[in-house]
Amino acid sequence: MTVLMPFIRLMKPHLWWVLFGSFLGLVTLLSSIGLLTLSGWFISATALAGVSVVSAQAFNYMTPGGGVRGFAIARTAGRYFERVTTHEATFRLLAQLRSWFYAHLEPLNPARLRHYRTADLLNRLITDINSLDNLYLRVLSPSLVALVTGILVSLFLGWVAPSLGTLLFVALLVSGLLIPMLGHKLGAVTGREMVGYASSLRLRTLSYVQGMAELHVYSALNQQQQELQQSQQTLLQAQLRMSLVSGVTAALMTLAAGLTTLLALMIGVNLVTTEQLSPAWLALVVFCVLASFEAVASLPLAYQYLGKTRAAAENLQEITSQRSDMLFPKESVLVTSPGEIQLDQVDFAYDATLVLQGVSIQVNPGEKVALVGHTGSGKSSIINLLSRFWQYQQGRVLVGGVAVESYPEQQLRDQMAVLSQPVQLFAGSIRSNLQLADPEATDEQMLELLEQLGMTEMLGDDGLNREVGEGGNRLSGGQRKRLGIARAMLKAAPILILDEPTEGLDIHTATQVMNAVFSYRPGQTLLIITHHLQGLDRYDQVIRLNQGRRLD
Ligand SMILES: Nc1ncnc2c1ncn2[C@@H]1O[C@H](COP(=O)(O)OP(=O)(O)OP(=O)(O)O)[C@@H](O)[C@H]1O
Repeated sequence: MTVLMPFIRLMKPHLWWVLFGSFLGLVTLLSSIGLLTLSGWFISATALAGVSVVSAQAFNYMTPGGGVRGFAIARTAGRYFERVTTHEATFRLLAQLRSWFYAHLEPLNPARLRHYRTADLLNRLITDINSLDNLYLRVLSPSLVALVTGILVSLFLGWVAPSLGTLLFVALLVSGLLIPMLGHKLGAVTGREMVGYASSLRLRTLSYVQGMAELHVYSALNQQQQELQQSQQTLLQAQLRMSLVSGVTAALMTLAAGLTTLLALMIGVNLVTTEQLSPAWLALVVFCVLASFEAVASLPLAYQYLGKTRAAAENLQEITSQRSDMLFPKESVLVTSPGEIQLDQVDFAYDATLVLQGVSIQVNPGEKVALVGHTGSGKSSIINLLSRFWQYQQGRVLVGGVAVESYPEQQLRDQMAVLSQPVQLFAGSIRSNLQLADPEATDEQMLELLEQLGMTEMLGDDGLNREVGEGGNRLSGGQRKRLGIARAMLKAAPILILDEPTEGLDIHTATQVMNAVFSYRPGQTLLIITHHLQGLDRYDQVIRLNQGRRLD
């Protein structure tokens, strides 16, 4: 249960919704039991009253008839409002859980999350969180309702006859505890496995759909389909095992209800024979006992899936228990030299091998600097350090004259606009993608910038409303790149860092783009990572990296 405790604590802000839902559940269940119990009594009492004309005339049909109708209405209305309330409570809880999980996830990016696949994180964010509705909707609330109902109905039967009350209480306690425990025990391993199987099926399906074009090209569709089918088969077999367990527990519950009813009937008959109970009350007792089992009937299934819920909770906790290595101070700093970049004898390794060794760089405010070097020489890693996505091991990294570790996150982000590799575009319009950098940017500003980058033609009839598709898949590679550059340029930051802005562009377009980059904000510091060695003379400084070391 300890693994579920943090999730139970998260219920606090919605406790009233949860309690109100449970209260309505209690009203519904009591109405349902009341309906059967009163009907049982009413039918037998009416039959007995009809034995003689006098008793038939004296019998009051109206009050119990009204009671039956009242219980029926309360049960129907109660069920409706209980469903509305508990679902509302669950959706509120799930929404809160999702924000809570995302708030923990986001600061871990990218250093701590590099071992996780995106689809896996998505699976945790959606499916594992959804699995927790079992905890609120099917375990906690029904257990509470079953407990209160069991006590109230046993007290009522105890008032009719103490032996019947004791029988019902013991029977409900035993079946409400033992059968769900059995369900939990039998379903724990399979339920836990199901989380893994379902997740692997989803991951496979996702990569299958994403890579369908490649799979076609390499004629590897068949093999992938077989793997998918295998994954699906494994999940189906686990579901079948779970269904068998639910069948067994449901049968046991029916058996327990039947046996208890039989015992109650035997005790009742004895009480009637010894004239301690009126014959009309015998049917009441039987129906009351039978109906009371509705309180515990749903528990075995809920507890059977508790293993699954726990596995989902563990998946979430694996992420939320991690702390980001990047702690950003809250106090803002005085930026003494906006636009300045300094690396002083920096050593950096992602894992064991050093990627940067004793690298020193000095970029003065407003300078235009090219960073060149072979593939894998550590150029993009420098951006990672300036953005504080990763922590270096030795030396100092300063932006605007202040160590990057001293900045609150937002203030550091305000110092620079970055185009990283690959460009990440979001499904939506060109406008919405650009406005990520500057929500206040006007259409005129955006259109003027796109014109400078030679992108006016691609706007077509829709203009800035043109949809870019998922990840920008409705644009060409060069258009995606230029839209990324435009987004970085739109942000009014003292420093603009572009990682290979002209990669994949033809010479004419590349020249046009670089002219725009150089002229758009004249006072801005430019740090351009490039493999193109032509045109380096326009830069104030060219920094060369080779295998993590600075040349010259
Ligand atoms: N997230 C990461 N985890 C582990 N190693 C990484 C990671 N990112 C880069 N590396 C490694 O660090 C080294 C430097 O990579 P980096 O991306 O900085 O090179 P680069 O000069 O920008 O290369 P390119 O010109 O190809 O973009 C490479 O050996 C690379 O494999």
